[in-house]
Amino acid sequence: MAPVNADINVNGNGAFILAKKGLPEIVENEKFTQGYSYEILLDTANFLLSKIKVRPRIGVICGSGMGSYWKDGSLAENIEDAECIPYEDIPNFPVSTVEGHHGKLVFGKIEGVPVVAMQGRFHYYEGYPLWKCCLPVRVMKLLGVDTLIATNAAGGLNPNYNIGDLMIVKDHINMMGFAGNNPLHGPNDDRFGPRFPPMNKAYNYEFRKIAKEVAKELEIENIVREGVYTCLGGPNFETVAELNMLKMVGVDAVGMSTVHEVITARHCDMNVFALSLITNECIASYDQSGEANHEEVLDVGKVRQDILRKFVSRLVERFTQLGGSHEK
Ligand SMILES: O=P(O)(O)O[C@@H]1C[C@H](O)[C@@H](CO)O1
Ligand code: HPA
Repeated sequence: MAPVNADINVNGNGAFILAKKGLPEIVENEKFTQGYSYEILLDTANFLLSKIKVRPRIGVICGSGMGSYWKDGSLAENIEDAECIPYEDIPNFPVSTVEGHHGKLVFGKIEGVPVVAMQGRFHYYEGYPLWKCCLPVRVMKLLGVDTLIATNAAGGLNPNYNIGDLMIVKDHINMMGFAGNNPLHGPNDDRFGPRFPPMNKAYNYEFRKIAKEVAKELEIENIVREGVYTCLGGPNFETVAELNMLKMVGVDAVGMSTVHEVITARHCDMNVFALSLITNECIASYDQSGEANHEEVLDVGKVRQDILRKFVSRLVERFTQLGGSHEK
């Protein structure tokens, strides 16, 4: 029987073949392969350093649909002297394949602070092993970035959450790690970080405190929450039973990213702040109608782009003022 929804061609022998269209070229098939060496990533960092004027201190990862706030009429206007480098031009970089992820590094300044933003991240479900999803975090570190702000779109599992809320991530549950899939799997290079990095202070306490103060200053405290995030591999959204299990173990928001990026960033001693935009309600009951979908996720990102821009810009400024003396 022919597969559904595939472009089918018939070859000379009359056999069916599936047409390849627009798939990323996946070099590694073994998901647990150790990533590129320190030296290879140095080449990537040196390439970038040869192209850009700023030396970024803060790295921002834009979640699904949230990268649009780096486009016209949005945060890009706040980035002075923006220099954009498409992923396909960067040696050893993967490419973005998901709608709402533009596939560019944007270098520049926000509130006078040198930054680099990933306008598009890499997800496990795209076919990239976790270490490759996180490769840009290590490159950021080599560029001199000491603080990571990771944003994501997530489903709200906590019944008190509303669509459009912003959740400061207090902690995560590494569900994929429970299954033995971890971005640090494989030989450890001590130049990045230790073999056994602690994770009990993954999300910087001072940053979370500042974010709550900033929420008050911007008068958005009524939509700002704090909670626990988990990442599942995707690309399917969750079943009702899965969501109920996650609820029981204390998860507030569910997504498909961020956890492995944060582990990689903490491994190389970066300070981390993460923010989830609640783009949909997780449907955790068989009686409830509706279905999660990516279009809704992207739409909520657009609706919240102004608030995200103001919030993230203020955080960049305030995190930098904090200096390096605080506890990580
Ligand atoms: O890149 P993030 O984690 O923000 O994207 C979420 C998870 C999936 O990629 C997508 C589902 O709509 O949004
Ligand atoms: O409900 C969700 N589940 C997983 N990932 C998501 N990303 C946005 N919304 C969701």
